[in-house]
Amino acid sequence: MKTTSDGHHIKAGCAPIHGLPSPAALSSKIPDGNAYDVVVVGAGFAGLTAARELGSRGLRVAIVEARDRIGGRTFIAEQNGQKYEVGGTWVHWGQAYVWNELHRYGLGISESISGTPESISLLTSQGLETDSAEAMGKDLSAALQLFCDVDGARGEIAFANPHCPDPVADRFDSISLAERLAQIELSSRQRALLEAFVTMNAATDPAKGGFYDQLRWWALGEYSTEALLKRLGRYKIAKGTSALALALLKDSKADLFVGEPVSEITARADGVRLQARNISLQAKSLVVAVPMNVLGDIRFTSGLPQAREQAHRQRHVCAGTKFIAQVDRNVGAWIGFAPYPNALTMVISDRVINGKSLLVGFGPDDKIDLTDIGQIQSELRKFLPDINVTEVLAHDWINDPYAKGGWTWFAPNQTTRHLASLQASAPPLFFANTDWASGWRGFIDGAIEEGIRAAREVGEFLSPQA
Ligand SMILES: Cc1cc2nc3c(=O)[nH]c(=O)nc-3n(C[C@H](O)[C@H](O)[C@H](O)COP(=O)(O)OP(=O)(O)OC[C@H]3O[C@@H](n4cnc5c(N)ncnc54)[C@H](O)[C@@H]3O)c2cc1C
Repeated sequence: MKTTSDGHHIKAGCAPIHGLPSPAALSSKIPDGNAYDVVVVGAGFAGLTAARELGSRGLRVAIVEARDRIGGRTFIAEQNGQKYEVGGTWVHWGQAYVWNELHRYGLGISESISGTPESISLLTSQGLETDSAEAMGKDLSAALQLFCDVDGARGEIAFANPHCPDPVADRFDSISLAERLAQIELSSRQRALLEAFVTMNAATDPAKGGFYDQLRWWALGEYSTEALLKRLGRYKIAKGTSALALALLKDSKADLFVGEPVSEITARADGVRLQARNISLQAKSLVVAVPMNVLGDIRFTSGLPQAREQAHRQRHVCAGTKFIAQVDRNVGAWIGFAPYPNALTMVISDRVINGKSLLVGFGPDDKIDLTDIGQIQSELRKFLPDINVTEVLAHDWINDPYAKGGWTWFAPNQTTRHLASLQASAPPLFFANTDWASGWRGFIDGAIEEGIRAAREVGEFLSPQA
């Protein structure tokens, strides 16, 4: 199995080893020509889905990917017979686009044990409090419901359809999570749990994260904390996210160029030209499937509509770090929460290997040096004082030049000012990424939704009469 350039693995007492063995690490598939109907830039789920959709219509497709692997902000690392999800992980049947793909390719699911927790610990400046998951869950649920009840109907009127929000929802786009927190009365435990939860979701200072996205997640989760939590962190793709990425790639029959960051795109009357590190390609149209936070790194030499140019200068604010830590004992079906500015806002026990828990830690604003196993252990010991960390696997998504962020979370006013421009096409250029999906924006599901939308638009552009 090839090794990625992304990610690293550290054993206690040893230096980090950079690169992780992964089935998603691939070589370029050498093409037999370079006349394409469509070139897709980026081999994350949005790009792979667009390529599959276009390839299945008989179009000649090439995918140009900056990294030496596919899957974008998701990939599986394989070590000692175990699979580790380094980026995006959890899926749910309430996420219709990804569920459809799992069914199509016969991919089953497995469960994280923290999806049905027995206990939850809450770390605050007052100390560490551990209670039953039921009692803590009730407090979080009451707090989140109040937080999202902007219309006296649990948000169900204001946000009746999260895939196509009524303009009435726009008025909630101007405030931050912190401003909304200040508007509601809560017990100190409810407040701390809610602050931890929304910081976990936005993965940044609640003063920087927009309230609108939390309302959107709430509506996508059927206006219920329990239903939302099941969608966020219980079910994983049993063979890993890379199995789905590889199935999409195979089905696309596309030529794949890896290790080819695209620097320049030129759109002309007779088609599109793209310049990457070592190659230059031409096509009738092109799908840009890179994240919002790196759109500004590609030069569009023929210019773009003004609103889109402004949108390319925007960055979403999610700065989430994630690591996977093997510890020396079984901590049970457990979750830890801590409000901002703690370096970790959530820790979960994912599974048990040889009687020892595998923990997944999440933190905001790049506060943890993911190559420092000592720092990771001392942050985890704030929740679990007697554990020792034996191994860590992680990737630094925030400083990754092809992501520059985690999942998606918009700042106040970004949705109303820039979402429509990010979604708009500029034929022969089309744009697809989870960062501007209509539904599960910021999730694997949103990426697939976007790939399908962009492919439909390209199809209409290339065969307007069909
Ligand atoms: C730590 C973490 C945890 C997450 N957890 C979950 C989860 O549990 N569930 C869930 O549903 N989602 C989760 N997500 C989000 C999910 O991973 C993403 O929403 C989704 O994978 C994005 O897919 P995409 O195709 O839209 O974008 P990306 O996956 O970012 O793909 C874009 C591709 O474009 C490439 N690219 C960038 N610039 C260039 C360039 N100049 N030239 C060529 N190629 C370029 C990139 O290398 C990348 O391969 C998580 C994300 C992170 C980072």
